[in-house]
Amino acid sequence: MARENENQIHAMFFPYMAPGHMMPMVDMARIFAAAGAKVTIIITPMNALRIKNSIDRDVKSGRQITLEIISLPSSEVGLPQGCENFVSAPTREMCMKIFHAIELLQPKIKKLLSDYHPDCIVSDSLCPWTLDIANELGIARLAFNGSGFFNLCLSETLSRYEPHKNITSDTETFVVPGLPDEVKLTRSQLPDIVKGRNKFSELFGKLKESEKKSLGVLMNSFYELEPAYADHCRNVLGIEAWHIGPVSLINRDINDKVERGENTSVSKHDCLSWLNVKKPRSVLYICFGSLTRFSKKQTTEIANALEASGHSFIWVVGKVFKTSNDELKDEEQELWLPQEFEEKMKEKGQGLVIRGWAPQVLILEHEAIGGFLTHCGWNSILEGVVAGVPFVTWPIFAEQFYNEKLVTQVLNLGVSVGNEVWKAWATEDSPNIKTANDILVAIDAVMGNTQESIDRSKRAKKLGELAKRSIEEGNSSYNDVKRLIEDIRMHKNSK
Ligand SMILES: O=c1ccn([C@@H]2O[C@H](COP(=O)(O)OP(=O)(O)O[C@H]3O[C@H](CO)[C@@H](O)[C@H](O)[C@H]3O)[C@@H](O)[C@H]2O)c(=O)[nH]1
Repeated sequence: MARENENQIHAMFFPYMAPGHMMPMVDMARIFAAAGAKVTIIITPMNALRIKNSIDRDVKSGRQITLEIISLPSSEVGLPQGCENFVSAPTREMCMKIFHAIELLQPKIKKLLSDYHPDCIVSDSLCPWTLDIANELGIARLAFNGSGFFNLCLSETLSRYEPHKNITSDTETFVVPGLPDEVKLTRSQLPDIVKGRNKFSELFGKLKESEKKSLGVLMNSFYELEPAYADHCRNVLGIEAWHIGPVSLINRDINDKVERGENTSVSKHDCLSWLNVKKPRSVLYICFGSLTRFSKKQTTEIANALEASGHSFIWVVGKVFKTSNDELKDEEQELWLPQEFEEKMKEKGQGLVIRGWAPQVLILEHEAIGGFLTHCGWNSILEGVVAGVPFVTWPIFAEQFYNEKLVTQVLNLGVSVGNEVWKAWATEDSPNIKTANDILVAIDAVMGNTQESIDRSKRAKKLGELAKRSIEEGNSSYNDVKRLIEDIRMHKNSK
């Protein structure tokens, strides 16, 4: 596709192959195209199928987006054909292979960048090597950081000052120095990659470094959500960043019309019909993102808590993982729930169970939703914020404990289930299984009718309104998209 004029920017995007990274980056690509840029998305065949419908709609509406399809070197790393996304990898070993296969794409990415010579490459922070390639070819690199400013500030500060290194016990609380708020963490809540306990710790240093050396960082956030951290990031940490989110809100018209993810057991229509007969703010939505796996034991505790709470709920049940004592067949991983739980909840009209992929954004936006029990993945937090719902927080891995602190300690929008221990997913139970009672207490605090919970819901609603305003003409995210495109153009013209 030819450029319309010399002033037009050509941006290439290389999304990471996990839904929580790929979907927002594709949404960002659309935002570039809507702002007049020519966009090329580098993607593998199976992942292309996931986004094709929505991209076709973009193209029909006149946006210049093309897909550049490259194969993943599956056989080189021992992956079955078609396993190109972390969400379709049933085991940790398989995930490691996908990670390795993505690393092996470097020569292909270099060739593409060299052939197209775009004005910029937008790549995930998890691929710091794209900066080296971009530098070699004289192309600007923008890092896509899948999380928010709060996480960016926290992880950068931990990387610079390592306050956790002076702590003797994993459960001792320490304050992260120099942040706008007093943010308290324990070492047990930090990712292994930060604690320096696994082979990825080197990657943590590299990706932090490459974010700083890139032209800047693209944030799926809006200024009013975390203003002190957006300012801290730019003014104190010296990281150039643009807040151009919430990206799912900006692209809502298209996203609502297409299936964004995997197969599902309940259609959009049936979800909404089920919600339509519920009272406002009466239903708890439970979803742990695209990657979390619980054991049968933990799943049972959640089921017991939900039943005992008496609140209506929609629960997106993920695959359970096999512990060494389980005799679960692979296909049963998808289906497992305590016996008769689903039927009982259905009969009582109390609960709707979704297996597979839920239309999360649509569900959250329904007026019947009164709370969101979440693993605190950034996209989920943002989608909950846009919908104006308060949270029950249950972080598991990645930067989710940081996001929990933002929600509970800074924004005062949530109540924690009380998980204290970071644990890589799909390995084994957290050392401290959350009991039905732990879960129930947090659910009641959010869904109950106390003054505190009513005030929390009001704060959530207000923030949701600010989110929606931020993308309107003349407001924060709208302006930052303009500034971003202008900055890339200036960079291009300065060469
Ligand atoms: O049934 C489902 C399940 C998920 N989603 C969507 O999938 C995304 C999930 O993203 P997120 O909430 O961020 O969770 P993860 O998939 O776990 O995301 C990974 O990537 C995020 C971005 O870097 C990190 O914040 C998380 O910690 C990390 O686990 C969201 O847009 C959801 O709306 C659905 O639409 N339906």
